Amino acid sequence: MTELTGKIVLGPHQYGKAENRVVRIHRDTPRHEIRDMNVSSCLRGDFGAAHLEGDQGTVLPTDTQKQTIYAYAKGVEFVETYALALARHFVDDVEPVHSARIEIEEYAWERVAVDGVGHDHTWTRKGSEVRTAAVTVQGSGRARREWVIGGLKDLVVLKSTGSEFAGFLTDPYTVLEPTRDRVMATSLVAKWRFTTTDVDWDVTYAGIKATMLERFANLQSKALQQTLFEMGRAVLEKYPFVAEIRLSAPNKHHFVYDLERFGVANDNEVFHADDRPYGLIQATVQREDAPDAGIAWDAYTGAV
Ligand SMILES: O=c1[nH]c(=O)c2[nH]c(=O)[nH]c2[nH]1
Repeated sequence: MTELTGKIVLGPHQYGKAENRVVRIHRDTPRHEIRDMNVSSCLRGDFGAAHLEGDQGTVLPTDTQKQTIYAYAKGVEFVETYALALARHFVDDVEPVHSARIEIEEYAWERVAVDGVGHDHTWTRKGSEVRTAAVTVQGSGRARREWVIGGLKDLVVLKSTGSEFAGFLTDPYTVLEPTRDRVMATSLVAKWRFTTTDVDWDVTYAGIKATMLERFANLQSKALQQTLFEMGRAVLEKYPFVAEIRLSAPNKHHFVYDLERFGVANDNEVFHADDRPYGLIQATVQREDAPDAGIAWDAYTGAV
């Protein structure tokens, strides 16, 4: 056995206040607007002494970060601009901070319809998906870098035909039968990296989501792998200011249930929806000339 005798040192570290539940109601007119968010702040910089010596001299308390998150909530318009404002504040105004990452999940609400009209100040939680934003700001002056990653998760989609899986590699353990017509379902996670901070955020979010859903629906899919690439490609084709998109999709298997045992025909009509195990397919679709991602993907909570 090799005995390691090298000096023990502090490796990468970061800290912040995770999962601040912030609800911002815009109530300047009788028709209110709501932004329901889960906000995490993460600071990176000169914090070694806190770990090595217990010296808090450079440590901005996570409680202060929480207070700042709420103080800045008055200015919320879009999650991306809120995250940019917070990250810029921590880097610009808090000396030991070299870079800051803000991660936000946003839960969508839909107006309650009363006599066919959306109510002014009552909503129900909408859909399953969560909008995500992750902003990283680093350095100052000419060395300043800013990255914005938009995204969504838990977008549950299913198509009842238009999906195949055949021609795959087989070995002595293969029992799966090829199919030209199956159910395809997933709970999509997508994250896209912007090349600019000058974006029409809400319109772009809705457009990217719609583009991915259109491809999922209309592509005659040979596999989830192909579907992911085609969804990503469609987004990059439509949005020249998106450098890359990362997609992760659990294959929510729907197995045709054997009804022959009961003398009942089953032509892709009755399925067993299996929740685990699931195939997990992941792909990045990127431009060859994409600008360097730097630390854009260095995550904090792992939720965004
Ligand atoms: O779209 C699919 N991709 C796979 O890699 C795979 N593997 C599997 O068993 N079923 C599927 N479906």
